[in-house]
Amino acid sequence: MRMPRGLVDESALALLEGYAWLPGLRARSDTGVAHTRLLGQRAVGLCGVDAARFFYDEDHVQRRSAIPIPLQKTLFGRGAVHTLDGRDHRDRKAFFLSVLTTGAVEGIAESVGETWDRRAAGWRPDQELVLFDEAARAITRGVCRAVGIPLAEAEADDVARDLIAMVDGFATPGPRHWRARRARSRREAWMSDLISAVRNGRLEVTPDSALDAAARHRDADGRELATEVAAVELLNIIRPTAAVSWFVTHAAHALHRWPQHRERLAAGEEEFAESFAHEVRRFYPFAPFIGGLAVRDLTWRGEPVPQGAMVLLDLWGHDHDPELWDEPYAFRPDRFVGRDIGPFELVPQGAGDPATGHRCPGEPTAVAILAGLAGRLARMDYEVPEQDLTISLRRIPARPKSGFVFRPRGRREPDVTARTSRPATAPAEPAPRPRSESSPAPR
Ligand code: HEM
Repeated sequence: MRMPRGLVDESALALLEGYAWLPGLRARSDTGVAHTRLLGQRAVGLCGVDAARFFYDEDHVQRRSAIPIPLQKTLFGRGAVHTLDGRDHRDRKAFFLSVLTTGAVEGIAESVGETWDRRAAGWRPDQELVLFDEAARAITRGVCRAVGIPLAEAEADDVARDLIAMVDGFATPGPRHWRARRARSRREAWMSDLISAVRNGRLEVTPDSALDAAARHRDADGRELATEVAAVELLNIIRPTAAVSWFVTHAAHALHRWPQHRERLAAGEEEFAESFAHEVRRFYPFAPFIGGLAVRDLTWRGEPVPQGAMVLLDLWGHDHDPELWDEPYAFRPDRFVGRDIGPFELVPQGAGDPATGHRCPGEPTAVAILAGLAGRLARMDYEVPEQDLTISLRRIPARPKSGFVFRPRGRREPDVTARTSRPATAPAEPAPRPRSESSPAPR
């Protein structure tokens, strides 16, 4: 006999169905609110602008004890900002915002762009390269340089691999998960050594760099952060920056699928490049949902949300909600041109105010890197050989299966000429749709 939904633990189904799981569950309820069980706990899934406001109210939902251990041991690290509330959270968050100023963000994006150009100049014509890997290598080198982390060239590819592994393994119980844990152990140890070296004067550090700030930051009570926690937070700057490789790969997929956007990107129209970056972040899947715990017995639109229940905010569903987006499954960067984006409108990296809530403090960094590298891709002359560009919505985080293989054509030059090129191979795969093989399409 099939148990009614809401009583059955759906953890295995969530892993299996991926991005379509929560939108599908919501679509099958009359109210658009999902009642289920996850990791043995009662869970309520919400979506939409008002739901995001409800979720980000600290009087409703808190994060302490909400982040499952497997996620802490892969993606975030123990004691990370993601797991804090109230004064502790705001204080720790201030560290991120103080090191990710507008100038610092520009510095990171420039450093990544320069690294990309240097590496691209060395690519041989007709060499086959995997864009996802190349993006990770350039971003890792560029961000480490910009935030003051010394990185020997001989180590750089290993570091890039580890940063990617930590993100790649957060939503699976299989070998990718264990690879992520090992990568985190290695890189936390490395970051701890750096923090200790700065603190005891063995390493001279660029003043006010993120490394310097992490070593010096004091908590709300004026105490120096424990070395391991400072290490976790320093890693929480470079690890998610490397994750922008997913967006860059999606950008290449979009340019291949809809080459009509190349010209404006290649021409260096700044507003268009930023809009393109927003549309990539909206259209392609990354974080499916975020969660916290209900602080007390609550009601959401008449539906009970009991104290201690997990509250899930459906990010992927929100970014494809037809109530919010005209033709949500059309890739249209123009939808963001000349438009201010409200704090609860576009939510691939969370919603609300990054200073007071848990919204990602790295959004401007992600957008700047993505816009810069997407422009470079649009100006680059390359072929796209036959490959499997399918994006499975069962795999979290999703990406084109091949990682986007490309073959540079002709002589590599620094990124100064605005050239328009078109992919030689017509896109063969369908646009990613919110359907994971057998899963129902979300609303
Ligand atoms: C691929 C690009 C990125 C994606 C998809 C992404 C996504 C997210 C999401 C969904 C959250 C959770 C928001 C919440 O719980 O309310 C988050 C939080 C966070 N992100 Fe990002 N992010 C990205 C890039 C970055 C970058 C570049 C940085 C730093 C330079 C960064 C640092 C953080 C930190 C520190 C938090 C925790 C914030 C808090 O708990 O207050 N992220 N990110």
